[in-house]
Amino acid sequence: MTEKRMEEIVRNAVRTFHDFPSPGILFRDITPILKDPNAFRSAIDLFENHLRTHFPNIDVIAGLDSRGFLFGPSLAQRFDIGFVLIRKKGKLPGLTDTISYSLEYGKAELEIQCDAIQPGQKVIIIDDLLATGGTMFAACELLKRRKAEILECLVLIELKSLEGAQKLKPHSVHSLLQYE
Ligand SMILES: O=P(O)(O)OC[C@H]1O[C@H](OP(=O)(O)OP(=O)(O)O)[C@H](O)[C@@H]1O
Ligand SMILES: Nc1ncnc2[nH]cnc12
Repeated sequence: MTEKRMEEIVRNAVRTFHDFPSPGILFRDITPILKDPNAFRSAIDLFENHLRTHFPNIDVIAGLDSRGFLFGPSLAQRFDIGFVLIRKKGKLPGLTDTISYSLEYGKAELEIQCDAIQPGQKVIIIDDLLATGGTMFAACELLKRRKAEILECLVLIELKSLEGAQKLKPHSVHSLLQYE
């Protein structure tokens, strides 16, 4: 199947809801992708093709709580590498490092286990969606504190008008689908 067709399948499986979770937010719902094996496989195939083309050596995929967890482990399997969790505060046992950040619709804190990453490991960060970039920026900071080498921030959807990719520079962002 062509990449263009796979993109179309993934795009057709994203639903839009007005005013969720608060007035003025146009919520992009990725749950239909997970309900449709063909759409899910297309999304993982597109991520895999992109990474194989651009990054010959990836050590770890780090996923963001919670929707990054839906895509990251399947992708990590394709490369036979590990997946690590960057979670909302208070969910991870053991020694952790914490950072606070602001969202398109609120504030939150993210955590990583201190032994999740070895210094110098090459990491791809994955999430379902990039909006303001606040969550991804916080995750980059946590990973840099662990001395990871961040290869790229990977998302299924990028909301272009919120300019999250600008905020993340010099780290690069790759998205499968872009919306204004
Ligand atoms: O670019 P930003 O403005 O930071 O927004 C993007 C983040 O917001 C959503 O997660 P949310 O915090 O709603 O949590 P969830 O995945 O647990 O639903 C989304 O899954 C991203 O993680
Ligand atoms: N507009 C949006 N749709 C879905 N998830 C989001 N996370 C932050 N903004 C979002």
